[in-house]
Amino acid sequence: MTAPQTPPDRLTIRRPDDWHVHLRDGAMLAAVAPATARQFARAIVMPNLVPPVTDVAAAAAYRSRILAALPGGADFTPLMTCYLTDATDADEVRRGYAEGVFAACKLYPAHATTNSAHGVTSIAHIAPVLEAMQAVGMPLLIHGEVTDPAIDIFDREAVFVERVLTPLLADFPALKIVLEHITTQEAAAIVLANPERLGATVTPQHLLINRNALFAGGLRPHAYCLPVAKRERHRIAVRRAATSGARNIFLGTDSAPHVVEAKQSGCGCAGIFSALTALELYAGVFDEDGALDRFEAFASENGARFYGLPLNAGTVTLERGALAVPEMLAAGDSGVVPFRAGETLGWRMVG
Ligand SMILES: NC(=O)N[C@@H](CC(=O)O)C(=O)O
Ligand SMILES: [Zn+2]
Ligand SMILES: [Zn+2]
Repeated sequence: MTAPQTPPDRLTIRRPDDWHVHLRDGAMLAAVAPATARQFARAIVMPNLVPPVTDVAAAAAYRSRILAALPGGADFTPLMTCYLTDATDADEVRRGYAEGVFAACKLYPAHATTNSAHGVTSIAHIAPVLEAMQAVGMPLLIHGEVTDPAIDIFDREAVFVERVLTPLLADFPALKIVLEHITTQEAAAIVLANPERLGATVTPQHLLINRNALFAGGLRPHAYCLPVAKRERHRIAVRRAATSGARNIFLGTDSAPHVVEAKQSGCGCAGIFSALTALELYAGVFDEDGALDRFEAFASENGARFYGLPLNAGTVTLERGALAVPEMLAAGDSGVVPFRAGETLGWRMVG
């Protein structure tokens, strides 16, 4: 047996990508996009705007607005996604992918999450689109929760895996699928069992909190996102999978900013804003689990390989040391409260 190695105090890795982020639009886009562009070389940008990004022209226009919101000299590539509806046209999807506008399509079950009212009501409606995607190797990104109100909210992901994802894998045997923001042991298990064509993103919050965080001393809107945090045993299963070195599991923050008034409300919006300190949050998790040697694959290699995209050039460096998370980021006339606001993290990005 070799002696355990002392964990490093400084870590230089290939530039990472964020495979799931909400950059929003307008004043919020201007407020949050620089944070993502500072940490990541590329990001998969979610299309759940109002109205949603459902065609090539809308995605190209949104991409231009994102680039215009970045500071001069930023080296960042937004990868655009197409919001699937029951009416999505397979030819439009094919064209968007061929023209390099769409990197993937996003499946929101109708009413499953923020701005998903125009989502898909049944997989049968999008079968021709899925056939087209399968033929060209275009990934399908899924918010994996059933919307049946009879299903307990904490069970909606596990039931989705059983009722929707399992038949989908069988019916489209060559379709590349990413199960986004996994939160359960059931999701982790199916991802680990299908390493070739099923991938998963994991958020910082689902590695760090369980459902107790929603009720710690009172109702905590800034710990609320969808899929909602689960029991501790699920957090541990997801964390084991993410730090295991599995090549089909990768970084996707699901950073989802909402102005503070929309979170701290009688009906608070779902979404956790983590873009300011995303890499530091993940590095802390891998460090705690003695898995820093697997961090680069999770952050900078697995996603690109799964999507069939080149790895980034260049590096980023993280250092052990105190990083204070701000209480608030200004956004237009309001502000966004970051995940772990006011707390101190143990790693910081230094270059
Ligand atoms: N994750 C969330 O809680 N919210 C996301 C939507 C999503 O990713 O489901 C949002 O757009 O606010
Ligand atoms: Zn989602
Ligand atoms: Zn999301």
